[in-house]
Amino acid sequence: MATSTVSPIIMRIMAASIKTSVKAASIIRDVLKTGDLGIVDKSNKNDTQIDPQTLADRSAQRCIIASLTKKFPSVKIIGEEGDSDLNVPSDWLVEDLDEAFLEQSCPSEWKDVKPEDFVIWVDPLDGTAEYTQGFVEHVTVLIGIAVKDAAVGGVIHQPFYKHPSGELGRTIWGLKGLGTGGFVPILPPTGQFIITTTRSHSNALHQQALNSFNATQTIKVGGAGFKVLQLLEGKAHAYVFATPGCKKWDTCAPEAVLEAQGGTLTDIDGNHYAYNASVEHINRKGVLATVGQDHAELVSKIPLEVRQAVGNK
Ligand SMILES: Nc1ncnc2c1ncn2[C@@H]1O[C@H](COP(=O)(O)O)[C@@H](OP(=O)(O)O)[C@H]1O
Ligand SMILES: [Mg+2]
Ligand SMILES: [Mg+2]
Ligand SMILES: [Mg+2]
Repeated sequence: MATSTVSPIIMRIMAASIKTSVKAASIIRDVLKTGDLGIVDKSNKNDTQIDPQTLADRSAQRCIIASLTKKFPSVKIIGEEGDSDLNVPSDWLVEDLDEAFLEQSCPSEWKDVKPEDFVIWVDPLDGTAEYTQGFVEHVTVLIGIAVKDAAVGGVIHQPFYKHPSGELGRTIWGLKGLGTGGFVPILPPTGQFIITTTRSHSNALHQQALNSFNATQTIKVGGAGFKVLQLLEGKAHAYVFATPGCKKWDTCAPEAVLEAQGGTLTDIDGNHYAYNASVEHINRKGVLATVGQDHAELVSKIPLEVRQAVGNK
């Protein structure tokens, strides 16, 4: 179709990411079906918990990076699982662009972005611990698009989301200046304050930060993508993660989608992370994400000594 060749590159990267996330999700489901997850522990000696990587993480990353590299050879792509073998089976190479996405007009601020100003942050499988433990609904595929320092676009795909028809998989996208798609946004209920947070990476300092909010309910789920979806669908008011550990590929797509929908995702001091290619991968000062709230007021609820201690070990 003519639109594919004339659309600005950011629209084509989004349209390719939407299609590629669907293929990555089918690879993730197929690996689970075999029952042989091929788990490797990526943790360092000083880590207190294992940091699992499975065949599904590795294969989904190969599919995503091989497909996007072929289409956008001069765009920098950084994936959680490091250097990948891009010599992939031909059916893992996704050539299609999402034509429905391309029919929308590109926000003027992104029309002339040069290929070298993009970084694509890929988390091929967010919520790996939950994937290995059978909490598969927490799993997402995250493809985040940064322009210079800012997270501006993203795709969050849920491989195990079950439609009423029984079909599996749902793709949610967001682009700042354009909006979001693939889900129905709902604001969280008034008169309550519900926090969504980690179920596998807590510690004493993080717990102290959680306590400072006096939440009416705290939901513990896996993955940065799934927690942000809970904000977008009105199930929580804030995502609190007051510890280092999650990385730029965890937050780039969720931040872009959430902010395209009017929410905010920052570190626990209220500062946005930078997503250019030279930044350190770790989000040292944790994550605070909110929707429909006074974000700065929520930052100020976390005691200063807790905020100063996070990431300063
Ligand atoms: N201490 C830590 N060490 C390694 N990864 C961490 C971590 N804390 C958080 N993460 C990563 O951040 C993401 C969200 O974590 P959580 O579910 O605990 O909120 C997960 O991404 P992956 O599953 O893609 O590795 C998880 O591995
Ligand atoms: Mg991981
Ligand atoms: Mg992740
Ligand atoms: Mg991951």
